Amino acid sequence: MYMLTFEIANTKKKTCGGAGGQGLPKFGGFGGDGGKVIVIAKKKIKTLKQVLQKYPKQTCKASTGQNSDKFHLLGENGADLIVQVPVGVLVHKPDGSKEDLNYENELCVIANGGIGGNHTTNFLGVKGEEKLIGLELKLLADVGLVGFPNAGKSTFLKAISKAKPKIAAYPFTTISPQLGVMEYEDGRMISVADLPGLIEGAHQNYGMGIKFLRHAERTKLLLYVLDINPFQLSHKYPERSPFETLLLLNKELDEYGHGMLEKPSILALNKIDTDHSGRSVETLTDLIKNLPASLDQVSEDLHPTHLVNFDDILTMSAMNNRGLAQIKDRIREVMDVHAEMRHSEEMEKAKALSKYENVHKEQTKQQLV
Ligand SMILES: Nc1nc2c(ncn2[C@@H]2O[C@H](COP(=O)(O)OP(=O)(O)OP(=O)(O)O)[C@@H](O)[C@H]2O)c(=O)[nH]1
Repeated sequence: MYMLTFEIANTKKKTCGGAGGQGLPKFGGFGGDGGKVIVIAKKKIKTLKQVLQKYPKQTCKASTGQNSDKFHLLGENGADLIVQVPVGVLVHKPDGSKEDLNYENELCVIANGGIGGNHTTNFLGVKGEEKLIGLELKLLADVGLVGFPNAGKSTFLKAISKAKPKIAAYPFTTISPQLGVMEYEDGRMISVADLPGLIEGAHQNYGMGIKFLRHAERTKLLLYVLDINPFQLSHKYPERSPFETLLLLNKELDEYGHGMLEKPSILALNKIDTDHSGRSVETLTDLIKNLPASLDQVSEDLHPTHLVNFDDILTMSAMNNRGLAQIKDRIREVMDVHAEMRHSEEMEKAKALSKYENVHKEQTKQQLV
């Protein structure tokens, strides 16, 4: 059985570095510096709720530096406040910048402590910085659905997940990433997130899509959902053939970066019920399979710098439940193959490292003899 973690929440905390301790004018003593507020990613913390439970007060404050006295002319520095948060947290800073904490022990300093009192401060300790930060936990789902509007992502999600997709509370927008769980006969469960709102030009901040793409960063596989019919976002945009739409989608994900194109990926060509002869699907599949040669068929401004390499291309009618079982099975297979590959790579790396360490130890021993 696989553990599923769904988490998308947002919390704001006022943080405050510790004030510096007082200096001692008579002997020129230095007060200790105030502690810093540091946010650190820890795997053992799973939810932002845990963070809130640990720090129920509105303000998280680091310790004040010690005052200088005649027995301790140098006051001790105040202890840092180390706030443990789940891996995958995005820290929103007051200046509008954001910092990702994607790995165990990755940290960022949020608020510095004030310096201890000394002759330059009239021996008064300086106040620590006060910062209001936002903590956002990036969605953790196994599969991310990407596609332009109307491609059929939510229809697919509803069709494959037994339960009605849960609407995650996403505080900044009215659009919400939707979450569903695919269940398999042997009890395996794979979570799927619909990441709506991606449009042409999203990487230049058009639409909402780019905000949701950060939730795709942590998925293990991307399922591209593509309508086999031409697509036009609005009258301001040209009508795009399905092949052009795919290239644009590829381009958006490429421009976004963060390893999106390197992720295991499957392409689901949707709405095959609208292609009665099957010819459109066949032509489109050929074009995609023959990348990069088929790029000649479209204008150069649609060429992505890096091309997506699908593990498989499948067809479906999400509305009529056609092809869904096959897609569900392939998602599982492709995910498992990649997980195994990653595992073997890690084993190889560990082996190489231990071999290097042994050689190094041997050389050191010989030098000592
Ligand atoms: N004919 C046909 N229509 C479909 C199919 N799948 C989805 N649709 C229709 O396409 C439209 C868009 O479907 P959605 O599932 O809302 O598409 P989406 O990708 O989630 O769209 P956004 O929420 O805008 O990102 C709806 O009217 C669906 O009924 C399909 O397999 N065949």
